[in-house]
Amino acid sequence: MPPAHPPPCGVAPAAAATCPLFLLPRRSRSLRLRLRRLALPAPRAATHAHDAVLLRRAADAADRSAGLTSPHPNFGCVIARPQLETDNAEAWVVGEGFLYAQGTPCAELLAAQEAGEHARGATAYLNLEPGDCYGDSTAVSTLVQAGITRVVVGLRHPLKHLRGKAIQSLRNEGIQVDVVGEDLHSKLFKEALESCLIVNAPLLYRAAFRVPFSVLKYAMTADAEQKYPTMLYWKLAGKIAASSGHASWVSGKSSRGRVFELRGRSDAIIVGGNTVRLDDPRLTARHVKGHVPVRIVMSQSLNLPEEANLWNVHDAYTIVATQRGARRDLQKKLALKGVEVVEFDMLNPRDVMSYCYDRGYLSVLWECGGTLAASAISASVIHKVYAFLAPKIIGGVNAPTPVGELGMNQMTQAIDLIDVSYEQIDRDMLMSGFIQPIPDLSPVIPSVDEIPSVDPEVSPYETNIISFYKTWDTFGAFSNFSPHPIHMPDENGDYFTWPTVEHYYQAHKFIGVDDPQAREIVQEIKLAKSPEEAARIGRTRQREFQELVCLNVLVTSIFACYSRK
Ligand SMILES: Nc1c(N[C@@H]2O[C@H](COP(=O)(O)O)[C@@H](O)[C@H]2O)[nH]c(=O)[nH]c1=O
Repeated sequence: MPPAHPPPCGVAPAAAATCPLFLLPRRSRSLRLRLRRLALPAPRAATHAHDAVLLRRAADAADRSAGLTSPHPNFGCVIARPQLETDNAEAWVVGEGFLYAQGTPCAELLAAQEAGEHARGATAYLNLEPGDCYGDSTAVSTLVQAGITRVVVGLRHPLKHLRGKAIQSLRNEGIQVDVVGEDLHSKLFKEALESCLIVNAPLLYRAAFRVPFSVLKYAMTADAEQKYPTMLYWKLAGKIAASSGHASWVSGKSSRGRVFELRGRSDAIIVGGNTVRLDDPRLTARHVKGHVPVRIVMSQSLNLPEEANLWNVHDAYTIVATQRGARRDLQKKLALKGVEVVEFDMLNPRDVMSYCYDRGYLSVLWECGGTLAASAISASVIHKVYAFLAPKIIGGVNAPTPVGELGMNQMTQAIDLIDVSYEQIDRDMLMSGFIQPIPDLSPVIPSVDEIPSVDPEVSPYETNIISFYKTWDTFGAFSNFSPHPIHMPDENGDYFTWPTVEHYYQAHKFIGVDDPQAREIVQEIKLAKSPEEAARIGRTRQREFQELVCLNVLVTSIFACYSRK
């Protein structure tokens, strides 16, 4: 496919003189010389301003999978080469790409494929250092083979077992690598760097704090209350529901649409038991083809209804986190519905977040009531707040507010949000800000011999359990989702190359079943764009066509997983 971008620079304008000079009369010779000089100006070099524009574009490209697939490290790659005809850096782009999902082609490969021959001698702009790992060096080798001569990197990879490796490999191949903040110091990069930080904020928080990036979201009215009865001093004390607990709806349709987007960007959504009892929520992202986050209920007492929307795991997977030993009868009923019940010795936000960290979660959205919100803030596991303010008054002394008791009795103790932004959404106002700034991991620059092959903080000898939910995490090479195709024989002995182990596993729930519907599902799974989509298709079809599922696959798969761990 011809690239959708202009031809490379160095192609002198056709106007350039073609007739040999010595054949021309003297007067026109000097004019021709001047014309030729005009026609062949010195090749343009990218300035910091150009680099900043193109790096920002790479960060924007990195964000394009948001909501379509589960949160993963976001990589964007823009390949550009200065054009003589224009100073507009956007017009220099000859190829770009972004990582769609775990186990799919990397951004660098997609950008180089689009650029084709125009990548030779060009510059590649990366929001994040390539995540090549476990012997897979696709990103680096692609840039080398494409003939890229310079790479501009927004951020070093924040995961210790990957940090610095790709940059070093590129430099070992003689490619100039300029890292913002190390080799590029101009203020012109401020905005581009912020874009690189924002698009991978979840990965940075996870790497720095070893918990998922947690966002607290609430919608509240514009109620106010007198600080003291005798004084005229009122303060905003928004309500998230009426005194009766009724809450549909505080914010408008467009604001709730924004919440669906936020859910689509999250690995999990967390509510407390009270929210389940009062709202019976579904907590789905509401878009058909997009990512379906897990729903987590935190309930110490397990005082939960036997029937609830959240127990319908056809919508989405549900986990109930509870205190060890709570209501074993209800635990069994929930497990029979397909709900995963996880017991904690002492149920608290930090331990639940550590559990989510182990499951590889990058982003979690807290849509809980005030009591749990206060507990999560006090445990310092909330990093950002999205507050939707609706122009409504509901009143009610006992009507619930967004955040419960934080133990602060002086206004000077209030938590000041940082990097606050305001946005009007129809009649509502969305205010969002960080409770903790995005961690700056840049000082940790490992030297070549310090680059460990595995994250030193997770020694396999400290524990006999290692988790590999996510391909990019320390032991991700074991994940079914890792981008390692497998070449396997089918029941007739014919071989087929499955894109990932997950594709193979999900399809084998239906292979061997003599039914056209089963064969159609197998085909659908074979063509899935990513292991995550193969998993989504397999699980959905398994629920829809339970009679077609061959149980022995499920049994052997459980055995295989445990034996492998
Ligand atoms: N009432 C209210 C919210 N309520 C939150 O949304 C949950 C309901 O989600 P779902 O069942 O998926 O529609 C509910 O349990 C509570 O966490 N959210 C908002 O953005 N705006 C609103 O006005």
